[in-house]
Amino acid sequence: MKTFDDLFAELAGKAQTRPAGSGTVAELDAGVHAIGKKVVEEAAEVWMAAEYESDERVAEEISQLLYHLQVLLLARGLSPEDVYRHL
Ligand SMILES: N=c1c2ncn([C@@H]3O[C@H](COP(=O)(O)OP(=O)(O)OP(=O)(O)O)[C@@H](O)[C@H]3O)c2ncn1[C@@H]1O[C@H](COP(=O)(O)O)[C@@H](O)[C@H]1O
Repeated sequence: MKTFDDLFAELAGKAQTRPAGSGTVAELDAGVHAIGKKVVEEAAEVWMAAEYESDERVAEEISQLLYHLQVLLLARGLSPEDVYRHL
């Protein structure tokens, strides 16, 4: 099972090697403004799922929010450690 740190390592690798067809590369190229909009969109989907959908759907939406937050970290040159220091 993939963890938060596993996913971040995978995305950091994609940001460096820029493989064709990577949604992460496309999102990074779109920039912080576009990534921020995805974060807000996914956060709203988490909220709606939590109010009206199954536990499985809530977990799925949270995974998507975490993904977009990781892309935002990469776009800003940050790492999970920069976040963990604040937890
Ligand atoms: N975990 C994710 C992940 N979660 C969410 N997403 C993206 O976020 C979107 C969110 O889904 P929605 O249902 O909200 O999508 P939507 O509104 O229909 O999507 P869009 O039209 O906005 O793309 C998905 O379409 C994906 O583009 C993800 N994209 C990639 N990953 C993982 O990231 C890794 C690298 O992916 P690539 O860079 O694409 O190779 C792989 O392990 C992937 O599994």
